[in-house]
Amino acid sequence: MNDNRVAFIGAGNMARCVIAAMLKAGYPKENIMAANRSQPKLTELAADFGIQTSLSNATAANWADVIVFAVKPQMMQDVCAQLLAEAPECVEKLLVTLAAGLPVSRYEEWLGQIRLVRAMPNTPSLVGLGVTGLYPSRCSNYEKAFVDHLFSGTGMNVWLEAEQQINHVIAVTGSAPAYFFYFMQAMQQKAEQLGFSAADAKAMVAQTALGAATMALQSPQSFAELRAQVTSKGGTTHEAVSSFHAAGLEEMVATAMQAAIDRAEEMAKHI
Ligand SMILES: NC(=O)C1=CN([C@@H]2O[C@H](COP(=O)(O)OP(=O)(O)OC[C@H]3O[C@@H](n4cnc5c(N)ncnc54)[C@H](O)[C@@H]3O)[C@@H](O)[C@H]2O)C=CC1
Ligand SMILES: O=C(O)[C@@H]1CCC=N1
Repeated sequence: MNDNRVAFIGAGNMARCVIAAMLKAGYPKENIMAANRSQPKLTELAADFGIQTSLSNATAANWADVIVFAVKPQMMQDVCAQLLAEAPECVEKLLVTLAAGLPVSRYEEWLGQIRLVRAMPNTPSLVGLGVTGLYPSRCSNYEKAFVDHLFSGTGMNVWLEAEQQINHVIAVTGSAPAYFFYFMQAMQQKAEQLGFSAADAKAMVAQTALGAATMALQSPQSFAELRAQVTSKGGTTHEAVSSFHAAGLEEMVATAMQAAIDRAEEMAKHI
């Protein structure tokens, strides 16, 4: 499976995360190429990972067996039009898109009938601790197995039965690293107000988050049960958690996750 040549169109944050994950999982760097419309990110990827690069999307697409679209959703129509004109054989290849919001039907308007997998990884894929949602359209079993292999290094793959679930994956995992970073940022701010240095505060908060997530993954207990173990009767944790509860934390989280889903649905209508 490592023989397939994989080209990334767009060499930004997400391409870097997925390429790092592929390399960690043993994918040969000779079989990975990234294309970008400007040079600096290509230079960084070549220096960091030793992969091939090109300023031409068509060159990368023609070289590849599998093409991964990793540009912003707003750029996708232009990229598809350009590839159709300059690398028309791309429509015969297996295509993968990382873009939020754009349904398969939109790509088919632009490229005709294609074999496409919508993939929704998240940034912790960079360190092999990500989650990737995958939705296939018109793909063979071999192609699904290949895409599963491609993303295996990101951490955990979740195959979806219905395309709409991609938007749910965005809310639960795709956008979610930002929720945790926001929470940790707020904790760091308070820790600094209490007198800890910025470096100590960041490390203390991140280590606690890592410890909590590791315990949750290793334990069969629910989040509520794990929380109960920290919460002594009449103690400090009870006061802190009651304060979150009184401020409406659960409703706030549900509303925020729904806002991510609503935005993905809106993007589908307007791009
Ligand atoms: N950042 C994230 O956490 C996630 C992003 N995604 C999706 O991944 C895609 C890429 O997002 P990011 O990597 O965050 O964006 P980014 O802005 O970091 O990267 C996009 C890259 O595409 C390049 N580009 C723009 N137009 C181009 C063109 N016509 N030809 C070639 N290259 C072009 C840009 O120069 C940039 O380097 C988006 O569609 C996004 O919805 C999906 C999951 C998570
Ligand atoms: O914010 C976004 O639209 C992308 C999709 C999921 C994470 N980042």
